[in-house]
Amino acid sequence: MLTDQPVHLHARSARIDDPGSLIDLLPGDQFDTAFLRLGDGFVGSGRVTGLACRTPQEADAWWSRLTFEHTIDEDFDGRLGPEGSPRVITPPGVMAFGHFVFDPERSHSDAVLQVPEWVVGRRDGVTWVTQISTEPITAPPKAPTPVPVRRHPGTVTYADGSLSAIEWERRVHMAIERIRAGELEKAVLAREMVATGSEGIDARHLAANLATSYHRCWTAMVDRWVGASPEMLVRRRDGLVTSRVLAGTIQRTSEADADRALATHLARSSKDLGEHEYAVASVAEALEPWCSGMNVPDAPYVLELPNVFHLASDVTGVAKQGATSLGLAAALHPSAAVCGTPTGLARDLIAEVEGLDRGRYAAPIGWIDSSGDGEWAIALRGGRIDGDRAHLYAGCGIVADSVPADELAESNAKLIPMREALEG
Ligand SMILES: C=C(O[C@@H]1C=C(C(=O)O)C=C[C@H]1O)C(=O)O
Repeated sequence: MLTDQPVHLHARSARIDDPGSLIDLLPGDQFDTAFLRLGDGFVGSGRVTGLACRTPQEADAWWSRLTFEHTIDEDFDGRLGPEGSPRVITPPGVMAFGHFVFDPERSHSDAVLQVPEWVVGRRDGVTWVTQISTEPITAPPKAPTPVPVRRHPGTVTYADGSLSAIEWERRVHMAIERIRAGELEKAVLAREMVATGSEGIDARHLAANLATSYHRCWTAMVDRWVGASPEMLVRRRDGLVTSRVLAGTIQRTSEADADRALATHLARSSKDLGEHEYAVASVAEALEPWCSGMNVPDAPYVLELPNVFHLASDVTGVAKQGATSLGLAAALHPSAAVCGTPTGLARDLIAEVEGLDRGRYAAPIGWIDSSGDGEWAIALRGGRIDGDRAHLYAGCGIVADSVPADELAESNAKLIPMREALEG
């Protein structure tokens, strides 16, 4: 574990004019961070301090020490309410952005939690900049200057990642047999595809396209990962905990009538409803010790995305004392939506059969503030940018009556957002 020395953090925020695209404020280096949905959210840049670690538990302990044992001087320059509105918006002040690892015991990847030098945030029509520093901040911060130079990747070509499509189907078949033999109930198997851009790959180009086309998803960028996740592992805001659970998927067509029929089919499919139930139960069980007054919906709704329909359930509860958003993410990861049921057996089967080091794919990605509030999405529908390459990932929940060819088609549908973002 590589830990920066403990520091005293100062944060100061000021309201700024809306700069339009928040992504255009990012300079285009490895510390670019973003977490955006429906035009609101944050972008951040630079690194004041940080932690290279393995697990969200370690990161939560480090963040709690940093924010509770060391005094934090958060001067918000007043509360930033919208013009003429009684509503009040208080910027989070000191924040960290992080991205973890799917299977820290087996992966070669590290997790990261880092505090940026500045954050620009937007919520409900109010935009602000927060400067974060180890030194006292004597003047109100100014808006960063936009850098609207997003490079297009040029011609994009694709190649199989760790396994060919045919070999992956064979692995799915192996998983189905193990499930049918009664070893476990569900396992999520993922595959990798490698995209190469003739002109290199600029994560800002991808993030800007994803934030536009998949605006109902959480466009997240941390330490060269970028994606548009439809799944919120956990959000804690003012003590309220929310988790959006997805499992059960059907690819959309370009035809409204056919789509309506597919949505109805999905909502009644016993295979998908069964798969969904496992995922909701795993989230409800993991949240239980940390929450009071939990609400677990009886039946899912159909979430419409441009490429697929998902069965979705929003589980809510009230956080117990001391349950930070990162602590909750640690308790919830890996959920059955990205791992399987039972968790331990599914994780072992994935390691044995999938033929892939998932790294940070399918792990929590998001942010936390000094109060412990934050949002941790699951890093799906995204990829790791490495020079002129992007390693893209997509996975599917496998149950006893899954069909390998259908799962391959589903994984291709889940790769569409990144392929369109690269090519667009
Ligand atoms: C694993 C992925 O997606 C997950 C699996 C789903 C499914 O199997 O139906 C649906 C949403 C996600 O929970 C992915 O997109 O890579």
